Amino acid sequence: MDNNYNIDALLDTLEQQVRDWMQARGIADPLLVGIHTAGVWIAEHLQQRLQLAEEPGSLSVTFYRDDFSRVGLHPQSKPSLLPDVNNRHVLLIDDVIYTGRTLRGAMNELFDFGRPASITVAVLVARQGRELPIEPQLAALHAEPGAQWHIEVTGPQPLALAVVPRAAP
Ligand SMILES: O=P(O)(O)OC[C@H]1O[C@H](OP(=O)(O)OP(=O)(O)O)[C@H](O)[C@@H]1O
Ligand SMILES: O=c1cc[nH]c(=O)[nH]1
Repeated sequence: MDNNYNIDALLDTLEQQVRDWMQARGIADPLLVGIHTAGVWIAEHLQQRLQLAEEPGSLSVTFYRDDFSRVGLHPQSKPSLLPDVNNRHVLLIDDVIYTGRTLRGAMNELFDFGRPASITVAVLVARQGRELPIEPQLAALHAEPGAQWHIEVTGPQPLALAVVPRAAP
């Protein structure tokens, strides 16, 4: 991958995938839900591009992280903010999927708020390296830069994506 990926092109692709998904599924009013932090920025971009009136919800996975007992509470963790999710078709949005553990936590958190009609996962970049049986239905890009690299989305203005050396554990 390039070190500065064209995030606008990725957003264009994801927007089109969401439009196709809405049409194929007959869903006119999906509930967009972004995962803190970068997933929320991407959800906001998609809401504007799709001209959806409803603000996206946001999910914090802090309490469902499976390394919570090891890393503890992040000082900047924010609460989840969601409307009524019951019977809604939820589009769960994140920047990157790698192991799948964040999305597992996000789905746990989401079900604390109610019972959606369906959940569809959309990401900008799907890496390889899944440790759980969770796959995005929509992904603008499938790419694996290698274990020593981290795909980092920064924002919210400007939104940018870069491939940077992975920090030492
Ligand atoms: O599939 P996974 O292995 O769980 O990795 C994907 C997650 O990693 C990053 O989040 P991170 O926890 O780094 O927090 P951030 O969103 O605040 O950067 C990214 O934003 C995804 O949410
Ligand atoms: O490359 C990666 C892997 C996990 N999470 C990220 O944000 N980037």
